Amino acid sequence: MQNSTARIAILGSGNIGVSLAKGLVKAGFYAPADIILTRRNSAALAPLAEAGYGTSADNLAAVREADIVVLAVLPQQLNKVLDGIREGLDADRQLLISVISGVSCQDIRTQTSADVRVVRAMPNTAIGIGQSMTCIASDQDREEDLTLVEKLFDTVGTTVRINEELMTSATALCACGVAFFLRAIRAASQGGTEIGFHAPDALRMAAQTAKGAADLLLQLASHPEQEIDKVTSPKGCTIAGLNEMEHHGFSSALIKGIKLSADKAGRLYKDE
Ligand SMILES: NC(=O)C1=CN([C@@H]2O[C@H](COP(=O)(O)OP(=O)(O)OC[C@H]3O[C@@H](n4cnc5c(N)ncnc54)[C@H](O)[C@@H]3O)[C@@H](O)[C@H]2O)C=CC1
Ligand SMILES: O=C(O)[C@@H]1CCC=N1
Repeated sequence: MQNSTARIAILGSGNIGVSLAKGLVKAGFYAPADIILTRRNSAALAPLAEAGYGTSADNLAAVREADIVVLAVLPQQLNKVLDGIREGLDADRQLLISVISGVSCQDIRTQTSADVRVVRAMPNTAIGIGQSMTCIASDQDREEDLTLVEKLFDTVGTTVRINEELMTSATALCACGVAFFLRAIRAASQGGTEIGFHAPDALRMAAQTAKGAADLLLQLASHPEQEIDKVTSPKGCTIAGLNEMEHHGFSSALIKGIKLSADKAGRLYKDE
């Protein structure tokens, strides 16, 4: 299943840019040669160049060769990148996809030109293994562009279309969310070690347990409390542990952390 029509340039090949590239290749959607990766220090991309990807430090040249341009630099690096590529953008031919938190489609047009086509996508790092939850939004009602972005990100996980105003919330829940759940798994494994398991075993057991819990919800379309009720035997050890966690603010900590992350995501570009 190879997409032979559109060449893609990923400007800013750090954690998420490289994960996206690898995910698209792993899904068979692109060959490495159809992806141009840029980074200021392109020597850092040498292993990817060896694997067949196009690599460069020249954003403008990459844009001129591409039909799809993915913006994957940090919010505070974006304006410089847009200043450098503005003259290479061609709205008739190209679609810009921004994965940058806190930057609106309008912000990008303000820095480039009013006719630029922009769709935002908020993936997470599980994109590298085809398991991303990617939220997609645009303030332009171009069904063709949205469908193309969905198709691209559906190959590396699951997508959902949302209103652009909810993109900062999506960042907190889904993109930052990977770190939140990983910390929860790490903490569970540390608990496991305290009660007798070697650390690597405890981590594997905690991770598989978390995966099973998530799949109960996804595969059965079930609600967490419905599944929790099945685990908590009366006077049992689960409800004892769960209530102790709640006394220490387990749910509250997650809710407050997600709210703070969403607030921060909304200010990343403006406060740069
Ligand atoms: N890390 C994550 O899980 C997610 C990140 N994002 C967004 O993706 C963007 C990138 O985040 P990360 O990958 O974590 O950051 P990163 O710092 O790992 O990657 C940014 C890359 O851009 C490169 N870069 C900087 N200036 C450049 C320029 N002028 N030309 C070309 N390359 C340049 C840097 O060398 C670096 O490799 C951010 O805007 C972030 O909000 C979105 C979803 C998830
Ligand atoms: O921490 C950050 O700002 C980025 C955005 C979402 C995930 N990482």
